[in-house]
Amino acid sequence: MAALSILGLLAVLFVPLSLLVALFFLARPRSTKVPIKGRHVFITGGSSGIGLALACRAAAQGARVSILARSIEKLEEARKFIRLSTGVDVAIYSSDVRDFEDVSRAINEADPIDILICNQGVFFPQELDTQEMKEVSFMIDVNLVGTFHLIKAALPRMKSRPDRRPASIALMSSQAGQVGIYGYTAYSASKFGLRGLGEALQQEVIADDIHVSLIFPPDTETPGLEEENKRKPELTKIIASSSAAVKAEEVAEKTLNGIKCGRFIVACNFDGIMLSIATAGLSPQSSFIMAFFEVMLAGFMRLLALCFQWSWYGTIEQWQAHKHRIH
Ligand SMILES: NC(=O)C1=CN([C@@H]2O[C@H](COP(=O)(O)OP(=O)(O)OC[C@H]3O[C@@H](n4cnc5c(N)ncnc54)[C@H](OP(=O)(O)O)[C@@H]3O)[C@@H](O)[C@H]2O)C=CC1
Ligand SMILES: CCCCCCCCCCCCCCCC(=O)[C@@H](N)CO
Repeated sequence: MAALSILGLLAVLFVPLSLLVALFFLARPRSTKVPIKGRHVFITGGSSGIGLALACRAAAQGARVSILARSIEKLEEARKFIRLSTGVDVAIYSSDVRDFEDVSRAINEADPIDILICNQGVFFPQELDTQEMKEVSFMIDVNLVGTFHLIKAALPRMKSRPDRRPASIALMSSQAGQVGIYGYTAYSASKFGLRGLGEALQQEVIADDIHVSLIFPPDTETPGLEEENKRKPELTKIIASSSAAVKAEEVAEKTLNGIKCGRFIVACNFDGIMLSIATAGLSPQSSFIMAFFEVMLAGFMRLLALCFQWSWYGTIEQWQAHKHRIH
């Protein structure tokens, strides 16, 4: 009897266990460790919010840190803040990521980069129908084209870095870069763009032992979010609140941990993990455990995703009906 039930248990476990073993050999790129201590971490948008939290955390973990942003005043304030909270001095570079020459000058002035974190970003939520093209282009230029400029400027010296240990390029996307959200047409497009860039780039730089990470935070408490909330359409607020807001320090922690494990997709809260499984698509996956969950939960996550869309479309319908009534 006991032997039979053990046999039954083995039969039930056979499929998941053999899947785990298969994924252990299948998962690519191979899992790796990207050390931070003593290495040069270059963070754009490092003078505020998530970038500033990242700079503090990397400095506290013994990295050599540089931060880049436009405003020299904000950069100097950030440098003081980081010195006070960690005792570490960071290098600051004032430049605009939209200007390739300007960014190249800053990056070539700095030491060779081991870990490049493209975190700069701007966000102006509004319905496309009424949004000026000027704002649309601004978001695409800073968030997407700016990231191309950074990578183009940094890559040659990253590839020939004297430090032959694994290196990293991390791109700060957003959950709005995994699913399109009302009010975020331009912003979502810029953040989805980073994913295409990242997936293709990872194949190109794997031979140089450079590991790409895409970070997908939900709403995060930062000066940027505070400004954004002043003009956010009500529907954007409601739909975005489907994922719980987090603090900049939590995003910084998840980001650095993700980079250190060479993880391609980095989620920042529980909803984020679900969203990442639901949108895994053809992205690379170095963790066979995560690959296992992606395979096992794919169907269920699609169902859950459809439930979310059902609820969002319900909210939009109600909102429009309400608007018609008061007009
Ligand atoms: N806060 C949130 O809710 C979420 C944010 N994100 C993403 O995280 C990243 C950081 O956001 P957050 O910390 O909130 O933003 P903040 O507005 O607080 O900080 C933005 C940083 O980017 C810099 N920056 C902006 N434009 C440029 C530019 N053209 N060239 C160089 N630097 C620039 C800013 O400095 P300066 O103005 O001086 O140039 C500042 O240091 C962004 O990419 C954002 O899209 C993702 C999900 C949620
Ligand atoms: C199948 C499982 C689904 C799980 C839940 C999905 C929830 C999606 C919510 C998306 C929120 C987007 C926030 C964007 C924040 C941002 O980038 C702006 N604040 C600008 O900075």
